[in-house]
Amino acid sequence: RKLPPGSLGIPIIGQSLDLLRAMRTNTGEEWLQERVRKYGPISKLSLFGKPTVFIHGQAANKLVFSGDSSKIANKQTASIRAILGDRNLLELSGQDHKRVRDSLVSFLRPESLKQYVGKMDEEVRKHIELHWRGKEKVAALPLMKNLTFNIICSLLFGMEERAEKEKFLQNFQEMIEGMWSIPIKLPFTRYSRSLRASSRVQDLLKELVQEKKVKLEQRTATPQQDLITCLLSKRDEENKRVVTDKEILHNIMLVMVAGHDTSSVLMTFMLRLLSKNPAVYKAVLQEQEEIAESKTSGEPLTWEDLAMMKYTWRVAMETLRMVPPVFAGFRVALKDIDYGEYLIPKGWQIFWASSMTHMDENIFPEPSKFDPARFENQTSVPPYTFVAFGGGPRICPGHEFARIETLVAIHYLVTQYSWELCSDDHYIRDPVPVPTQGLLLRIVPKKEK
Ligand code: HEM
Repeated sequence: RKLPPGSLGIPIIGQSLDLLRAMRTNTGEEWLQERVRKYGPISKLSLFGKPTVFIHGQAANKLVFSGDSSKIANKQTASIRAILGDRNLLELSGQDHKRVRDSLVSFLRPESLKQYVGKMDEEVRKHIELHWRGKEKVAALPLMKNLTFNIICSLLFGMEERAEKEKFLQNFQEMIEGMWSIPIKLPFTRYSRSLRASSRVQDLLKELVQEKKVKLEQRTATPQQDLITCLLSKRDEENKRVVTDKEILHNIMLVMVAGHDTSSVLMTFMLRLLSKNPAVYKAVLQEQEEIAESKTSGEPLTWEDLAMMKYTWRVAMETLRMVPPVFAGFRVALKDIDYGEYLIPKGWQIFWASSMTHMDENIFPEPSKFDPARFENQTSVPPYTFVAFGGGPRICPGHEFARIETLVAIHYLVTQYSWELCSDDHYIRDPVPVPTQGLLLRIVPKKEK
């Protein structure tokens, strides 16, 4: 059996800088397409310090997301592991993964989240009042990041005080900057700065977890109050804690990263795509105005209202298809894997990229056209081709949380404001998509009811 075609490049660096450069000029997709043209459906390269095999297409996605777990495991790059900690879900497999994931999902499943719609509603209104009211121009991305960060801090971490959240946000932003970086520990590398920020974030979170423990003991907090109290309260038949302190710490770090950088990008790009597609905007506005008209002034949205926002969610799915916040990800081969006529050697990274099926014209005809109708009939989308939330046993557990916060935010933004783009229309990937000037919008408030 032979190794896939392609070169591993120079040691440690490999093709990492080329890929990062392509992403920062928003040509990451073309860079990957070029590889496919040159080497075909499978090729080898070296990314972030490790030999890697790049595979793509529906069958490749199926292997990555639902392949035999004795052969393929989830393992992030060395930099992500060092920054988020080695007990976060992305690093766990088998029973350990199931145990921690089940505990997390017990809080994030729709039946539990239903009761938090009112709280999300309150956060979104507070945000608009503070950051949109009275403004003529706003930069959408930083604002949406601020909003999703605050939602996570309040709903998942039970943090109420603004000053406390600000302290987190600063350190946290610095921490995520080095997640896709080459793991070289020199004082001024992005990687080292991120590691230092990660240790400050961990110290702050340890304090928070400790406070929750005391409150649970004193019964001034309840197990279902937030994600942290929920994880601290999980017990097995022998009354032993199900999730360890270290696992709680590493997983709330993961939730912070996985939950805030992704949904904020979705909301921002929805605003961008709505302003460029007037017919879609009109249909979203109509759906949202009908819901707004059914409410008395100040009455919060409910779970039932969200169920009526079907068209708006299709727009969100189409946005995720065209601009997936998670560009790509990694797995590791635990054994030698035969892939067609080639070998994926044990220990090598496997690299997947969402655009490869999202922009495949055989799956999504006219892939560059923004067309929410593609998602009218979910069964017409072949399995493992729309992978914005991943797939299989590791499919994003925050999917429902993201749906609720996005729909609530879009509801208030379209019913209370109209907007037009006032920065150019470009964006880069870093590694999530970042529009020029954070997507500067000129906004006009609509008349209140
Ligand atoms: C639009 C928003 C979101 C997108 C596009 C998104 C995307 C993804 C993707 C693609 C994966 C799978 C990665 C892989 O298999 O390698 C994933 C996993 C994950 N996501 Fe999300 N996500 C979003 C929102 C959220 C939110 C709001 C949370 C938490 C509240 C969250 C928590 C997680 C966690 C914990 C995992 C790891 C699951 C596991 O390995 O079992 N995500 N997400």
